[in-house]
Amino acid sequence: MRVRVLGAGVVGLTSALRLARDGHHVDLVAARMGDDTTSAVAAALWYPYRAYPAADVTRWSASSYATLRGLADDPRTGVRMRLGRELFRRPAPEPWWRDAVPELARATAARLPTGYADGFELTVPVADMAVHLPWLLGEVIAAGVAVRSGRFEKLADALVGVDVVVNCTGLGARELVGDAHLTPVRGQVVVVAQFGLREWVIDQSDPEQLRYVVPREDTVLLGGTADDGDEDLTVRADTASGILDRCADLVPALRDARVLGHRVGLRPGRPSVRLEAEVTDRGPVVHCYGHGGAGVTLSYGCAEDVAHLVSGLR
Ligand SMILES: Cc1cc2nc3c(=O)[nH]c(=O)nc-3n(C[C@H](O)[C@H](O)[C@H](O)COP(=O)(O)OP(=O)(O)OC[C@H]3O[C@@H](n4cnc5c(N)ncnc54)[C@H](O)[C@@H]3O)c2cc1C
Repeated sequence: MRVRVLGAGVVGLTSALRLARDGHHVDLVAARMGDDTTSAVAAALWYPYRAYPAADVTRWSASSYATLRGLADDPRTGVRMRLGRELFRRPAPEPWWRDAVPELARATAARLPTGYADGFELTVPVADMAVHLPWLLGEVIAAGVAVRSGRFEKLADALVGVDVVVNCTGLGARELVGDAHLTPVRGQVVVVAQFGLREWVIDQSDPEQLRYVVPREDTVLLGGTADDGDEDLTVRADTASGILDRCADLVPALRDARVLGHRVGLRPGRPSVRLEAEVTDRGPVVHCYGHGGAGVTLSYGCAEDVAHLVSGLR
């Protein structure tokens, strides 16, 4: 089939790659590419966060975990398996997505910083998006996908000349298909130079004052915020210093870290990921957007479902 994928974030690229490898004739059109996408801002820790519904998210996350673990064997992908901990101020149940990971252990008391009562430890994929997104784009092009810049105002226009459109426009679907269920969830992060950190750590006890420290190849990403409905893309200095302070409480070596930069991104929040086929009067569309705070975590798994839905339209 002739398939047009809209969007060059992690969701569009993984979908295009999977569809091209299935033998479809794929082109990809995106308003923004690479570093200009929300996907480039992600900490890109495999972690199901602010994405729904639970059963599908667990299934997609498990599938992505398996794919990303395979990619971690090749350093060119920018994916690496890393041990880390989630910390809790009070005793906590196992996470709702427990079945998505092969192993998850309670943290021993020795691994809990002062002030924490509980925690779990697990090894998960972490993608350095400065490496992984360009690598993914290279794979997409090598698989024969024609990639170009462009913004569609209407789905009907995108359907001209193809059999099916795959809509991976993230928050852009608000305008493109008038989806009022999408909400921006602003996230600000601080990027510091690597200083030999290997393990990630998260504390989301306070949902508005998140603490996460995620090591990548040459940098460490510190977060963060999750402000519902806030679309301001400017960096806030007071927010940045709050993030640095909170993260340095968890990882004291951060007090001496060299700050390289600040980023803000808008997560495509939605009560549930929209992954379904729709037959419009101009032709069929497969929607895949609304991955909230877990687009990287869900991407490769969702791409499998996108491929099944497209095949079902034959
Ligand atoms: C601070 C922060 C930290 C995060 N950390 C993590 C994490 O650790 N792990 C994780 O899994 N996720 C994380 N996320 C979430 C993740 O970044 C998103 O879920 C993911 O990027 C969504 O990917 P996407 O491809 O759907 O959207 P995007 O990356 O926004 O891509 C959308 C694409 O569609 C294009 N587009 C939009 N409208 C149109 C149109 N009309 N015509 C043509 N093209 C269009 C855009 O230009 C773009 O190319 C984080 C997000 C933020 C902000």
